[in-house]
Amino acid sequence: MRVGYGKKPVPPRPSEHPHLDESWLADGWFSLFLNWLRDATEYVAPGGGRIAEPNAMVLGTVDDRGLPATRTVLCKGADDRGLVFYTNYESDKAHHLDMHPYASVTFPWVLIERQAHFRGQVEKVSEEETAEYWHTRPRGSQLGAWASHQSRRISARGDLEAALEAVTRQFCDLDYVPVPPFWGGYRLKPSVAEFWQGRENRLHNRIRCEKNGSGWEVFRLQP
Ligand SMILES: Cc1cc2nc3c(=O)[nH]c(=O)nc-3n(C[C@H](O)[C@H](O)[C@H](O)COP(=O)(O)O)c2cc1C
Ligand code: PXP
Repeated sequence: MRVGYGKKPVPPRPSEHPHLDESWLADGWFSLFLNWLRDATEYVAPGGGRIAEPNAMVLGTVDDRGLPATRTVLCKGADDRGLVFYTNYESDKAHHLDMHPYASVTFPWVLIERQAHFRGQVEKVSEEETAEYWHTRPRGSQLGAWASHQSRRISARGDLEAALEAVTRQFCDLDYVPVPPFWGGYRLKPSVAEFWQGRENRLHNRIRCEKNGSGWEVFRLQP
């Protein structure tokens, strides 16, 4: 199958916004990231379309053979320390991070012709931070996390549903489902951040910043 040129978005084109400039990253990645995440969250296309899951980011890790793996996770926390996501600490990605605690994440905001990309060291968040987030999750998602041994094989869908029924019974007398010991957050602490903005003729804007001691080195890359 040939993957060709899609339909162009109708006006107003986000690519008519001012050129991405090095000065926007003078203080590091965080404030521009927040602005772009907000733009992605609030954007409504002329036909009414929105960006589904604007906080979705593609997480890249490497396995013990050095083979890369990517999958989507939701960014559930962001501050100048880094970007937080939650997952199963016994999943494939967690095993990758145990062996090699570095990762990349990419936010592909295609509808607004922007992309933000980060690379850096990853560490687990504190149990308190995990618990605080866990208790905001719907009970169904909490039970689902208990029921799923993420990334392990299962022979039939029915086994998964039976596991959900079992944990539903197990916790039916509790007002609050406890945090599973095998579940929690990770924080990716960017040492490299790159912002991409689509432009005519594929002459896109790319500005990268790299941690340099306590500051950031900022530079433009060819598209
Ligand atoms: C939009 C979207 C959001 C997702 N968010 C998460 C998430 O926040 N945490 C998570 O563990 N899995 C999430 N998943 C599922 C992962 O992509 C992945 O299938 C799962 O974490 C297992 O990955 P692993 O086997 O590489 O560890 C999401 C999937 C999609 C499509
Ligand atoms: C397995 C899994 N864990 C965690 C999440 C994070 O989102 P939430 O905490 O809102 O369920 C997702 C989102 O799709 C998910 O699929």
